[in-house]
Amino acid sequence: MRIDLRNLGKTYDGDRWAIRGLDLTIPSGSICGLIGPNGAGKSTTLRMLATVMRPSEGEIQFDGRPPEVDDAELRRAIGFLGDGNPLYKHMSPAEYLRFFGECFRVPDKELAAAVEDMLVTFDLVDKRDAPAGSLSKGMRQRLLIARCLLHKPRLLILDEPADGLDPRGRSELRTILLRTRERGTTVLISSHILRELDDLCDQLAILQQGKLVVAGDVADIIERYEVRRFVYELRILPPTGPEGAGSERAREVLVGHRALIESSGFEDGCETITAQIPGGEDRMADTLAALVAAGVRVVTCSRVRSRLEDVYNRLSEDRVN
Ligand SMILES: Nc1ncnc2c1ncn2[C@@H]1O[C@H](COP(=O)(O)OP(=O)(O)OP(=O)(O)O)[C@@H](O)[C@H]1O
Repeated sequence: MRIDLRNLGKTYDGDRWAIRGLDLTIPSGSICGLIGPNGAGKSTTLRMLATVMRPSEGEIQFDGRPPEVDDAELRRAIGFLGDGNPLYKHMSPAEYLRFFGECFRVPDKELAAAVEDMLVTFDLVDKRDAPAGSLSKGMRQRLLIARCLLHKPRLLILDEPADGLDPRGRSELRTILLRTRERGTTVLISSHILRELDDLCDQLAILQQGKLVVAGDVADIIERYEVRRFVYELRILPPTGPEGAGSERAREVLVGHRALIESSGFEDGCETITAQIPGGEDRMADTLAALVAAGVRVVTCSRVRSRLEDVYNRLSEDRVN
């Protein structure tokens, strides 16, 4: 499902805007990450996308058409995990999933298999008949996400889904979301933990204080900001004798060339140094020549690509500056 947001805005009190002037297109079948600090307007945007809250201004189009009033057909095509989803404490996972399957009109003959599939996928088979109130926080979260996927939505909206999940649960969620995209479902996911979205999203929208800061294809965004950031990792062999140049000498040469050393370590018999080189590739070529001339035994010198986190930090710095 393709989503178009045009000049979308929401004010809760008619005075302050939780989000305003949001223009965004999310291509069908992509995973779009919504990133922003607390209060940026992520949950508000997702609630409007899930059609559980009306925009104060602007419009949302789903596959090119705005929702109708109480659009049950559209809602059945959406799976939504909002913030604050109560479970029914006395209902077991199997009962809970069956109940929501019926609400979403999953055909009777498919429902039992769909429930079973979700219990297996979200590792809840052992707890299938236990009251939800007795589940751990992570299990409850898995059950809530399972509920959103049970009816095979065409649009999946997850507000901070990794909350409460342990590292294994987070990694499994990632795999499930990638599989969901393969089925052609559009996925929207919010988080303020950037590492969770790195390597998962193909689209990104960064919100700050109710405004869109940057949006688009993740690779393009990283590429755009990468141009201004040159970080290299050097692998250096130990010196051949006591007079030889080792990592200490390498550091001196790097600092002499105004490099900013970010980290260093030891790997596979080599010292590693990661450094930011001001001025880009020309400067790195000169610095490398100087290292070799100083007798430093450089084995490899490779550029370290930015991660989403670097881009986000860079954007925040720009705004503060
Ligand atoms: N139900 C509400 N009533 C009044 N104001 C609200 C309501 N929900 C959110 N807001 C306000 O709207 C703004 C955006 O909040 P929102 O929850 O959308 O941000 P968020 O990016 O999801 O934040 P978080 O990461 O903390 O969940 C905030 O100033 C918040 O106080």
